Amino acid sequence: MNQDDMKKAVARAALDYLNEYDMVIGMGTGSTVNYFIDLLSSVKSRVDAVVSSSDATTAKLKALGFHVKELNQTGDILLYFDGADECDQHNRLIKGGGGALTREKVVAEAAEKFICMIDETKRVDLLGGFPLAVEVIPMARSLVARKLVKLGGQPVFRQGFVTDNGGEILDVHHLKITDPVTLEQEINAIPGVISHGLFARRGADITLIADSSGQVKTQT
Ligand SMILES: O=C[C@H](O)[C@H](O)[C@H](O)COP(=O)(O)O
Repeated sequence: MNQDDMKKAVARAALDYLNEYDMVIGMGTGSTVNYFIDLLSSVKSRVDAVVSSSDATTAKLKALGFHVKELNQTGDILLYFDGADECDQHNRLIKGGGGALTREKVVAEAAEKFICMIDETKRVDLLGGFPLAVEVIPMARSLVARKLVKLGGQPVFRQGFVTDNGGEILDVHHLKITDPVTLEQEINAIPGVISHGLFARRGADITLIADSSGQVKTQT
């Protein structure tokens, strides 16, 4: 089974968590989420409305006839579904490969339960192999980059990419993330940082992990 098939398998398994009708749910961004949204069409009556984490996800949801609501209209939500770029044994995550991390973090924070969908290639013992995306306001980019070097990383400007919030992204390579909660706070504290893709304080509650035989394991 290739990686795309594993993404489809884990998306299928995540559907089991939609076990009520007329639910208001949160939706992440990325290829795994796109498979999940396609499958969600078959159980539409269980979904009253969706809070989206990106313009791309909103467009896909609307094209399939889902009702998309602003988080300001819904208050807290029950479930949030999203993929990730890396996940450790404590369900702490690196996200943001697609640049949607800030809104993803906001919607995840509003959810009672965050259900993360990954394939086994993304399950790691130590976070940081995948570059950590840090979203910055454009005028602060160089300042933030220098601070990230002091934290031990090698930031690379994601040229030509602008986030849904008008921010820019620094992809930080070679971070040894031995204390994810502390590093999350340290990066949050740099002036000019909008948000970043380390989800440590609020990681996933349940991570579903598909392996190459199509089996899906649950990590809580
Ligand atoms: O900004 C992108 C998101 O954090 C995605 O959840 C993450 O990059 C995983 O994406 P995919 O499901 O495409 O591998």
